[in-house]
Amino acid sequence: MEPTIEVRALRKRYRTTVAVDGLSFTVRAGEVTGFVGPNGAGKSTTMRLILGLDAPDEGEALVNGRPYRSLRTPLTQVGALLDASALHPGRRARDHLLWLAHSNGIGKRRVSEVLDQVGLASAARRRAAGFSLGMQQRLGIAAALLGDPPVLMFDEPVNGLDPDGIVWIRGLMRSLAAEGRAVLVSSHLMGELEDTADHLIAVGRGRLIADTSVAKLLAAASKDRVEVTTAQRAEATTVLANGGATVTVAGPETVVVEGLPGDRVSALLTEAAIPFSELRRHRASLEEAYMDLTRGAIEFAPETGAPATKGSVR
Ligand SMILES: Nc1ncnc2c1ncn2[C@@H]1O[C@H](COP(=O)(O)OP(=O)(O)OP(=O)(O)O)[C@@H](O)[C@H]1O
Repeated sequence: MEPTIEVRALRKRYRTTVAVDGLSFTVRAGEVTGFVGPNGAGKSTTMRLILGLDAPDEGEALVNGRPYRSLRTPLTQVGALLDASALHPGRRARDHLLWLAHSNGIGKRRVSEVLDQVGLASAARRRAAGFSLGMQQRLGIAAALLGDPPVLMFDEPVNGLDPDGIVWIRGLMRSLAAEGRAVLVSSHLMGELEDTADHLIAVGRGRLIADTSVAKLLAAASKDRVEVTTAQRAEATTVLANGGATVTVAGPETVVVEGLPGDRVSALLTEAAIPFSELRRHRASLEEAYMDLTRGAIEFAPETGAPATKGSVR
């Protein structure tokens, strides 16, 4: 059976707050799936429900086809980094991992391997109390990798990491997916997942906003947008806006034009005698694509055959 996380009609309410509101999605093997949405959208709650740390009011979450609580050696099925600071401050890094390994029937040698893999071998005998946030993140990732699980979940793993650490974690996610594992990684910042995620689950107020491949999302957001380089940016903006386009500044001599085909942009600028040196298709960033999504500007539906509904929030 392929490793997966399946979330089905999950719902969780805390007093007056509905944290997760009928959420369904699947995390597939061999992909990094980004789990995105603003602060408070319900990402961490969903991850806690998947790990059986909280019970849903409705629906279910399955890891490799089974509820987490029924897994016999869970660390060998799914590894997770939720709250990296949840460490016993007096415990040494290696002892923390040894304790986890022992509880899941994992040998000592694996502890040394994961400490090496996350770059903490030299800090193995230091106590967690002295760890920086970045080191805590690395130790949490080591714990997630301990059981060599086919499914991995990381909640905001980039928090606290320096630029080298960020590059490292992106590479790690990619290589885990390339090995055929199912990887779910949350972030409230879209840009963080650029170049990392293959697939995107976007949520808002506990509901699904999009379930789409990143490539499709970027292609849709790039469509009908051209980039123009001109020394007369202000004049070009006026002419193109009068021609019906939405124009945004993208650099000292660059504007992004939306809503007009490239040949029309070129014709309008030429008619107005505004020189321009370049006109090219704009490659949208994930941030822009997400803004489009939340404005309901592009159509997306889960890739399960359900019809697309314009700008719908399910
Ligand atoms: N234990 C709890 N008790 C009460 N309310 C909670 C609890 N856990 C989460 N919530 C509420 O549920 C909503 C969803 O929170 P959650 O932490 O899941 O969002 P999130 O998308 O992970 O946000 P962030 O990006 O800030 O981590 C929020 O309104 C939050 O205040």
